[in-house]
Amino acid sequence: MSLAGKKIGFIGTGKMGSALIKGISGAGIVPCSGIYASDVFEASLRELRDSLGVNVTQDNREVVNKSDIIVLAVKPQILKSVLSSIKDDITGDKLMISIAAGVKLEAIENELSEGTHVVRVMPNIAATVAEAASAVAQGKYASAEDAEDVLNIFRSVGSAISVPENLMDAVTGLSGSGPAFIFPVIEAMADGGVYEGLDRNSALILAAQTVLGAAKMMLETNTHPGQLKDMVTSPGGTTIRGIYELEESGIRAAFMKAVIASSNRSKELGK
Ligand SMILES: NC(=O)C1=CN([C@@H]2O[C@H](COP(=O)(O)OP(=O)(O)OC[C@H]3O[C@@H](n4cnc5c(N)ncnc54)[C@H](O)[C@@H]3O)[C@@H](O)[C@H]2O)C=CC1
Ligand SMILES: O=C(O)[C@@H]1CCC=N1
Repeated sequence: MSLAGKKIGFIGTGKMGSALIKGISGAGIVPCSGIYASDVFEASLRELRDSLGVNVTQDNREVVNKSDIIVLAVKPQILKSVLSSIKDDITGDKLMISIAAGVKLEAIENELSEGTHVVRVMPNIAATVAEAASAVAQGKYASAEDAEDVLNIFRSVGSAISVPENLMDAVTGLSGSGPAFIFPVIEAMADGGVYEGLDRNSALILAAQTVLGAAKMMLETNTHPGQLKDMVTSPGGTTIRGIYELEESGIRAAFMKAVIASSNRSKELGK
């Protein structure tokens, strides 16, 4: 694989940077000794160094200098200032990967020297457990090998597809933000179980495993979700009563509106 021997750096080790480092080191596509990470916040660096043995520093430029592939995992609002501070260290064929919501490839390329290889990715927090859903869009100077490397990195922590950049806001609203739409579903289903007498821990385990099982069935059987729903729904049975309540509460419109609102916020961040 073309990633062999390559060093991967992370600028920003907050929630997403740390999730990716944990996922990637767990997948073993690069050894922890080949992972470099920087942040202004020392505690997250210390945690990564002590738990995984990755190389850590508070100097972003050191990460750029030591790495072949650099993942930018800082907030969209500060990406520009971080880019201008590392610009001169991005030499040769170093590959920059941005996971910042909304920020366009062109905006990143314009901050860096002409010809810099940039790829934009929208992963999600489930990278921590190697179940992320990621989408990848290639910048104008990035090569086919770069795109392949990026897909391999993100496939090591879940599934990854290529999309044209104009669909990145849609991806951000759906799978980037999506885990946060599902956690309240799990919590609320467990609340229903608690209401009916289950203890909290059992209710949460049953709810989470139910979501996991439904998602796995969908992916592994490649069957339309409506058909899978019908398999659970006996005529005059228990499930259809629950479905009726969800439909009456407007569940479908609620989820569609959540994805659309998050996508719109991603578009705003890109302006
Ligand atoms: N949290 C999520 O589920 C997802 C986040 N993203 C994107 O990932 C990026 C990071 O988001 P989070 O991890 O959620 O945010 P976060 O706030 O948890 O992490 C950002 C990290 O950047 C560090 N930082 C701030 N200024 C810095 C600087 N000058 N140099 C180096 N590090 C600096 C902060 O100390 C913090 O640890 C954002 O651009 C976001 O849009 C993308 C997909 C999912
Ligand atoms: O909420 C956010 O802005 C980030 C981007 C996708 C998920 N979290």
